Amino acid sequence: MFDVTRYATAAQSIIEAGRFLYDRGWSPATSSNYSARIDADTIAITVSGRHKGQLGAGDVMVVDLQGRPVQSDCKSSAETLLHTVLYQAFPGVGAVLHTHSAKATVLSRLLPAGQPLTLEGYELQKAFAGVQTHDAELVVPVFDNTQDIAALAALTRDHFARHPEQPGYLIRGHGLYTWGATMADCLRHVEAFEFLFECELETMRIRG
Ligand SMILES: CSC[C@@H](O)[C@@H](O)C(=O)COP(=O)(O)O
Ligand SMILES: [Zn+2]
Repeated sequence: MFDVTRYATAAQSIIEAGRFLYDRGWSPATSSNYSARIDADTIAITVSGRHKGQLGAGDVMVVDLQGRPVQSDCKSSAETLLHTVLYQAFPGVGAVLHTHSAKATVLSRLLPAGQPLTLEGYELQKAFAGVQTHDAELVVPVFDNTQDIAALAALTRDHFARHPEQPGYLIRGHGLYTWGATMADCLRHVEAFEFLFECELETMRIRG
């Protein structure tokens, strides 16, 4: 059984994250899903199909780390398994955010198939937990989009078991997943990715 106070704190962090991310234009038209850890076995996560700029208490529910609802008749995010594999893989992860910005969507479609996005030389890379210098190479894998979320979840689980240092990934033509120890860390990672995606797109535009 989860602790109700811990659930309320997690749900509030998700509601506030939704307002911020929707206002920035990174979670349009009911897209995106968000979660926050309650304890070792359960997470709070958005109910499927809800408007992320107008989340209330009834738009967040609890699932276990296999993605099964806990004390709820609601349907959790269609992409719940993409969240739970991260909490299973990384006991230190406290929040996971998935966004659908135009820049993440366009950039992921411009990258050659089979190649990750490699970010290097940007001072802002230091916004990611554990990164100390612009000289570090930040590799962001790009997975092909699919409606088979269980299959994609298995791919991401295998990938991040081998590359635990990578702080996020893109799904081609779809969006970004990133995570952090706290919701504040995770939000900082979304902002950092968005800045870096803009820089990459602008560089491509200028170079032609
Ligand atoms: C509105 S289309 C976006 C969805 O297909 C999906 O990718 C998404 O991010 C939101 O799904 P949800 O089930 O509400 O968590
Ligand atoms: Zn999505």
